[in-house]
Amino acid sequence: MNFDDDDAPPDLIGADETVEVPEEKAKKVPITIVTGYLGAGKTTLLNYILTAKHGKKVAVIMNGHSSALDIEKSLTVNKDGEAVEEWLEVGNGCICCSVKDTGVNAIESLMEKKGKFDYILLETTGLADPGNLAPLFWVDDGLASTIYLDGIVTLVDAKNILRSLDDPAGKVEGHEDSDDHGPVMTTAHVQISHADVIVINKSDLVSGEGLEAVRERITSINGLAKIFVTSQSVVPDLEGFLLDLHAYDSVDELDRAGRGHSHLDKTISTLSIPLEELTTNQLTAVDAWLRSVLWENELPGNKAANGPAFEIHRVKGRLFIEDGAEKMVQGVREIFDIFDSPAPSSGDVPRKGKLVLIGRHLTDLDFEKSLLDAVQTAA
Ligand SMILES: Nc1nc2c(ncn2[C@@H]2O[C@H](COP(=O)(O)OP(=O)(O)OP(=O)(O)O)[C@@H](O)[C@H]2O)c(=O)[nH]1
Repeated sequence: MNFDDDDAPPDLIGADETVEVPEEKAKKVPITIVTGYLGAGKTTLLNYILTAKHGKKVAVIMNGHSSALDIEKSLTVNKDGEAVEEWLEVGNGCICCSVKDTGVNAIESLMEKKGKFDYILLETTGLADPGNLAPLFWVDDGLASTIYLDGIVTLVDAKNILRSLDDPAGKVEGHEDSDDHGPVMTTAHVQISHADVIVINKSDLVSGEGLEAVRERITSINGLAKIFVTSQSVVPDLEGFLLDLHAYDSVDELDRAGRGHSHLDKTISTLSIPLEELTTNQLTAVDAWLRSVLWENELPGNKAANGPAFEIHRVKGRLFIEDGAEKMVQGVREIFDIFDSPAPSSGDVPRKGKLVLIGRHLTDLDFEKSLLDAVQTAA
């Protein structure tokens, strides 16, 4: 193709040229998804963030999943400790559903008008499954051009959470394949299993013992999440607790998950598999194993026909490679990525890797043997 000088598109550059991206534009805005059952304290938490004097410009999108007739979403920006309400126009009224086409654009155009936000918090309704929403913000580079998923924060009500986890009426829709075997999976389960931070709120309404039982059950479901116990949703600090989580580009919390898994919750558990240093062939084998498990829903080497259909909600890992590289594994539902660790461990740390899975029916099948066999075969 030939272009006359005058016709050449202005953005065409030669291979040896570079384009300076203005820093302001290059900096992406983190988005945190806030979930939790009805009445757990989400609004209390968001109001606390909006009115706290933390010097950050935070935009809060309330109730991202409400009536389809509602074509504007309430968006509130904090300004010098005061909450100022704006309206966010999205195409079909539900930011969770329209995020692919208009949701992100709506946020971006508002930022153009109002100046860039430091953080965006997206509140889902009590019944939302955050696993459906997270991949939209995390993976697609086109979508995530100015926004990136910082993490998922789930609020639970200390007094009612155990009842919610055991209540068949709370069964979450859309997981029929795994429903035939074992206890039901409730919305409370999926909100906990996908969380990077769990705030156990309303601690004033339970005894110390009751609180411990809640903490144990939650940790057995999700052994990776940071847990905070609060009253009136007041967390000790915002950064690192609710904002600036970097849940999808760091794996520091891996050390929290001990080996194996707990049986305390019969529906969902966290499984931690240790891995020795890998050859590059073995790294390819881990990648192939994850593709099989996450994309095909097949556990390599598992001969059991008609066994329970497992579900993986979250994957995280740190892999040490013999050539000196250190890789990070991040996944949510069927989407995963293995990439160079942005902050490799220091030389004194033993090069022991780990893969952690959070999901359903993990205790019914031998995931550890399956993975270690795949790695062994590739040695
Ligand atoms: N006792 C007690 N009450 C609380 C606490 N936190 C919030 N509440 C109260 O619980 C009720 C529900 O809190 P919200 O913040 O509206 O809960 P939510 O999760 O936004 O609920 P929905 O908007 O219905 O989804 C309100 O009346 C709050 O004042 C707490 O730590 N202890």
